Amino acid sequence: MNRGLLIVLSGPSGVGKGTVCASLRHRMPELVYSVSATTRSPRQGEINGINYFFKSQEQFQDMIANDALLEWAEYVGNYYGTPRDFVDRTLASGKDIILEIEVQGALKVKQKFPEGVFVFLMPPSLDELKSRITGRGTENADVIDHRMTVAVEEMNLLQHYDYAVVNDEIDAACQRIQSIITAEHCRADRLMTELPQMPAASEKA
Ligand SMILES: Nc1ncnc2c1ncn2[C@@H]1O[C@H](COP(=O)(O)OP(=O)(O)OP(=O)(O)O)[C@@H](O)[C@H]1O
Ligand SMILES: Nc1nc2c(ncn2[C@@H]2O[C@H](COP(=O)(O)O)[C@@H](O)[C@H]2O)c(=O)[nH]1
Repeated sequence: MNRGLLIVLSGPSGVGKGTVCASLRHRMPELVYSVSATTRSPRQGEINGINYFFKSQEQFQDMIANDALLEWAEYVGNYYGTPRDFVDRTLASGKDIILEIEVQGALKVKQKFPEGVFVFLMPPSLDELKSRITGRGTENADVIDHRMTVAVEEMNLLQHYDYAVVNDEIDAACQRIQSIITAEHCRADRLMTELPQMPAASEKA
């Protein structure tokens, strides 16, 4: 059985990763979502185990010490990390998994899974980004300013990604990411069928 694809969706806070990911999962119900661990407090309506695994500082440090995280990062005063086992088991079962994570973490995943598909979601403009994160109404002004500063630094790391997708319209952005996933599957399938037909080194001469 082929392993599943590991898809990493990154981009600045407020660009719409969560919104696009939710819509993508409706379109592609077979796509598995990696629920992250975080020390951030839950926002109104967020459910433990669905949106995040909400952890104390001590619990999070234990996860790090036990090597239970594929990657982790400190982001604007809180810790975030991807539980390793779930990703490994999902990929081994042949299913695709999507990680919705910030840039430092994405680059760590890339070191471990260079064959992953790395997608950077871009805002149409910085003004629009600020208006989205402000309009969401979940962060205070100081945190928004901090996230905007980090956003500019994150966008400078775009060159490490395989694809950049502008989130102008939710449906259009989803369609682009779906096309990327389909194309990556075709590429992986082609590699699998071509590899056994390659002559062994001893047969070449
Ligand atoms: N294409 C879009 N056009 C207009 N508004 C959008 C679009 N995509 C998302 N939004 C809105 O922008 C806000 C931020 O979206 P969302 O929470 O999905 O961002 P995020 O990248 O997941 O943020 P964070 O990284 O902070 O979790 C939400 O209010 C959402 O409804
Ligand atoms: N490196 C990781 N980043 C993660 C993970 N889960 C979420 N995130 C990113 O953190 C910021 C802030 O999220 P918020 O929910 O507080 O707005 C955002 O960019 C998320 O994508 C993770 O496991 N690792």
